[in-house]
Amino acid sequence: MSAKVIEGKRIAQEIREEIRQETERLKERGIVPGLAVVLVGGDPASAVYVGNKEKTCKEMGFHSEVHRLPEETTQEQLLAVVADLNRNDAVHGILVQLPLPKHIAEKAVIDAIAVEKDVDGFSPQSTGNLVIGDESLLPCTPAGIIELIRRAGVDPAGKHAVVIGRSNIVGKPVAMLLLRENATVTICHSRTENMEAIASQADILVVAIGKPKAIGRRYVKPGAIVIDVGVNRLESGKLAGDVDYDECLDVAGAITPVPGGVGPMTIAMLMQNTLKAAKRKAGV
Ligand SMILES: NC(=O)C1=CN([C@@H]2O[C@H](COP(=O)(O)OP(=O)(O)OC[C@H]3O[C@@H](n4cnc5c(N)ncnc54)[C@H](OP(=O)(O)O)[C@@H]3O)[C@@H](O)[C@H]2O)C=CC1
Ligand SMILES: Nc1nc(=O)c2c([nH]1)NC[C@@H]1CN(c3ccc(C(=O)N[C@@H](CCC(=O)O)C(=O)O)cc3)C=[N+]21
Ligand SMILES: [Mg+2]
Repeated sequence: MSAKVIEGKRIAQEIREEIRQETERLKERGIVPGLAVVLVGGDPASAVYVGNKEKTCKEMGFHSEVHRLPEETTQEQLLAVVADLNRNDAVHGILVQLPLPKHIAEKAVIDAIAVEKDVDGFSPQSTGNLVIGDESLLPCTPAGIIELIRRAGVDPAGKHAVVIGRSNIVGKPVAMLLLRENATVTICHSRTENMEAIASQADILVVAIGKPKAIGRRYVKPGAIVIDVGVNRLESGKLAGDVDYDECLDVAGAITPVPGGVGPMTIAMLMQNTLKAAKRKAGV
């Protein structure tokens, strides 16, 4: 038996088309969603990601601005850019591409983004809203993961979900969203003992550790849904997930590929958050 492949790329395309159509209608009423992306320095991977976001904004019909700042930008200068964007009425969403150069404190910069424009959902206030269950812009990758699980026909309620990884941008928020969906949630990390025994109990296994193909078939319960968040560039130039896809394909019930799984959903959710922020500001 072979797992059902969860086609994130195709699902993201469907979501983008819905957003594009809604944007067309909003524009007739004078509402143009706007996203500002800030990139500091010349990291090649970040430059590619930012280029993708810009391209997708154009495709949606959004107003899009990219602020490319030099590596030696000071924290003060970056905070001034964010303050300007907070005041800019054409901008409904602000994303500061991570990682930032080492001389800049990421936390200070993320804290400075107005909560209503925090389309990444990374700020302390957005994170607090997520934990409490208040209306907020959800972090894109975790929101995309929930959408993929739903569209794979799996209801997390009552299921055992195991999340491997506890970063602030993926592991922790996806665990919170799964809890909100009434799953029973276990979070594993680099200090977890006996991880194989825990992971192999999961009905839903979410892996976000940044280690290429680290999770093999022994971690997967037969029939489980496996969500691979990892995006790792191999020396060959190819991309690999954190899950050994080929090895897990005939154990899992459903699995996301890399590329073409979670990654495209992250961008679709970013567009959705920008649209949401624009609608909220216009009161529609
Ligand atoms: N597709 C997408 O849209 C996105 C993909 N990513 C990708 O997801 C992956 C994870 O990203 P991110 O969350 O930022 O990563 P971080 O490096 O911030 O966090 C990694 C987490 O994994 C844990 N970990 C590392 N190694 C192991 C291990 N061998 N066993 C168990 N736990 C382990 C760490 O534990 P500890 O806390 O103990 O150190 C940590 O909590 C990366 O490949 C990244 O590129 C990230 C964001 C978006
Ligand atoms: N402020 C901020 N917000 C982020 O959301 C953010 C960030 N910084 N820094 C980096 C990580 C990483 N991330 C990805 C998004 C899409 C793909 C994606 O679309 N991947 C494609 C492949 C792309 C390729 O070919 O390289 C796929 O998996 O199919 C990957 C990774 C967002 N991040
Ligand atoms: Mg990180």
